[in-house]
Amino acid sequence: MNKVIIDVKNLVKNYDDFKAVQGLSFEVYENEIFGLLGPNGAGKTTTLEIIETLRQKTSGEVTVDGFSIDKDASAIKRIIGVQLQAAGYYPNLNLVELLELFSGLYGVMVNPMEMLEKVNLQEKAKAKYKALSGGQKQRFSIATTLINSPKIIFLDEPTTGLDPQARRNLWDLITQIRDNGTTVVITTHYMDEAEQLCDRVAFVERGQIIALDTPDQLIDNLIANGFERKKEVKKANLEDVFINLTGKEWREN
Ligand SMILES: Nc1ncnc2c1ncn2[C@@H]1O[C@H](COP(=O)(O)OP(=O)(O)OP(=O)(O)O)[C@@H](O)[C@H]1O
Repeated sequence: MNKVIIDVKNLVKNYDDFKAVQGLSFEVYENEIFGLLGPNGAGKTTTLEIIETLRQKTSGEVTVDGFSIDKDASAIKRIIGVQLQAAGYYPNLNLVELLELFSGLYGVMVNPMEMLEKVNLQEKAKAKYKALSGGQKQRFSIATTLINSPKIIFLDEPTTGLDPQARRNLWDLITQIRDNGTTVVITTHYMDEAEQLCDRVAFVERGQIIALDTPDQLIDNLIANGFERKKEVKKANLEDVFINLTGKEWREN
C-alpha cells in the first residue's frame, strides 16, 4: 500500500472574481515523483504555494504528512523543502557562504561541501550565485531545498530554459533524490520530462484536474481508445541525436 503524504481535497482559490483553482483533489504518495502538468496559468503554482503554506486558500482541506495547513503550518514548513526564486540569493556571497546562511536560517548544521557534492557543484564552491549557468543555478537551488533533510521537496518548473544535457542531468539528480527517500512534487509543461521523470502525473487545466495516473497508464488508455499517431514513431528523436553527438556529461562548467 502506498502511504499518502499529501492529501488535497476540494481545494479552491479565488483571486477576487477569478477562480484560479476550482476544487482540486489529489493525493501524493510517499517517495514518488508527482508531476502537476498543465499550460501557463492553469493553477499549478497557486496549488503548490498553498500546500507549501505560503499562500492562503479560499476553501478546501490540505494535509501534509498528517499536518493540516490550517493548524500546523510551522510543522509542515519543517518537513518540506521549497525552491527559492533567484532573487532570494544574496549576490555577493559565494555558494558555501549562501549554504551556511541558509542552514543558519533553518537552524540546522550542514556541511556545505557535502551539499554541493550532492548536486555536483563542488568545483563552484567559491563562485557567486550570479556567476553560475542556468543549469548550475537550478542545481544550487535544489541543494538549498535539501538543507533541512526534508521529507518532501517542491520544484516549480526546475528545467525551464535549460539545454538538453542540463535537463537530463537534472532529471537524474531529481531521481536520485527520490531514490534517497524524499518525495518530490514538480510542476512542468514539458511532457517529455513528465513522461521520463514522474511516477504519476496530474493534468491541470483551468484550475481543475482533468486526468491523473502514471504516464504509462495515461498513454495506454489513450491508445486503448483508438488513438493512433499519424507518423510512425522512431526509436530516437532529434534530442537523442544531439545528446549522442555532444555527450551527456555536465557541460555548463
Ligand atoms: N496574486 C495573484 N492575483 C491575481 N491573480 C493571480 C495571482 N496569482 C496568480 N494569479 C492568476 O491565477 C491563475 C493561475 O496562476 P498560477 O501561477 O497558479 O498558474 P500556473 O499553472 O503555475 O502557470 P505557469 O505555468 O505560467 O506558472 C493565472 O491566471 C494567474 O494570472
